[in-house]
Amino acid sequence: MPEIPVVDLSNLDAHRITNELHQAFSTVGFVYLKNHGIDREKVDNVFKISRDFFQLPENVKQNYPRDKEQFDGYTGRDQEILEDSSVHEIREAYDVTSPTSRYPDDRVPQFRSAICELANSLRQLTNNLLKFMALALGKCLYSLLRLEEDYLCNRHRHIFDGVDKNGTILRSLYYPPFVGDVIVQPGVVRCGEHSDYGTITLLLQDDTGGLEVLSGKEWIAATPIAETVLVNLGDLMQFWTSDRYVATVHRVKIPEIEIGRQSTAARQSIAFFVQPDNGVMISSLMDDDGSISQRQPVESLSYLKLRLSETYKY
Ligand SMILES: O=C(O)CCC(=O)C(=O)O
Ligand SMILES: [Fe+2]
Repeated sequence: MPEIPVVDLSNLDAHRITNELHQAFSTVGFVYLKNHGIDREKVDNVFKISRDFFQLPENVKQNYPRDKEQFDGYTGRDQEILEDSSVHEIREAYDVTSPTSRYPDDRVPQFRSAICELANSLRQLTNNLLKFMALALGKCLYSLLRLEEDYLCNRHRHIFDGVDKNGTILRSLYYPPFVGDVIVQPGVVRCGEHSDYGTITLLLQDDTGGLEVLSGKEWIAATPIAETVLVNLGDLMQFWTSDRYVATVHRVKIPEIEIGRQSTAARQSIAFFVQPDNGVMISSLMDDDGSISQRQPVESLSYLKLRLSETYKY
């Protein structure tokens, strides 16, 4: 059974880390990071304050509807469907793209500062990862295209500076509990099968479980491991690397043991969907035979808009 590897960032041995990341991204496409430097308190704080928001009545939450142009605000159940065959996707989310995005300040005043503190740490970790990834890619490409350490960082200078500059989204996710004798029908999921859209996603999950990753034809559980960040690649990165790295399909199911119980746990997670700066043209670095790719380049923001427009049901 393939497994999602754990990479330890405590001693920054570039050689070891690049090799381990390279191995993970070119096979299962997911990796856990431990000793990543993100303060647990900041994460727990966002979980707690997000709960304060998600537990508000639906009509209150709907006062902050997600804005299609700004990519910020609240998305309710079934408003975003990731898998065509889903009957329901029982998930709520609040998205922001910068410290000045729309936040529910009047209802949950600490939401903004809690998210911004965490976003800062996530941005730092992302920059470190992008350096390792550029080194890792440099190793597997032909020497002509050897990438300098800053190749990816230079194309991600404005992470969390807002959609005018960069489409990175921090999303707080809430999968509500199923209460009473709700019978979960086939086709009802928490999050339908999909791959992410951008460069990489950093995911912080609580201990509820349910996230699964497609490896070949098998679904493997991305079991929560305390104090880790789970990282996966998005489609843009797969394209950028000419499919050397994979944007693996994943989903969130309602854990079997929860079905039929009187009340089930809610699940919470925080996703940081990292996107290159607006205007960055992404070209496949190289085709398999070593020639420059013939695939048409794509522009970062247009690509993101296209993908988002395909999933929202309004
Ligand atoms: O909640 C999770 O664990 C994963 C969510 C996810 O894959 C997504 O929002 O893209
Ligand atoms: Fe995802």
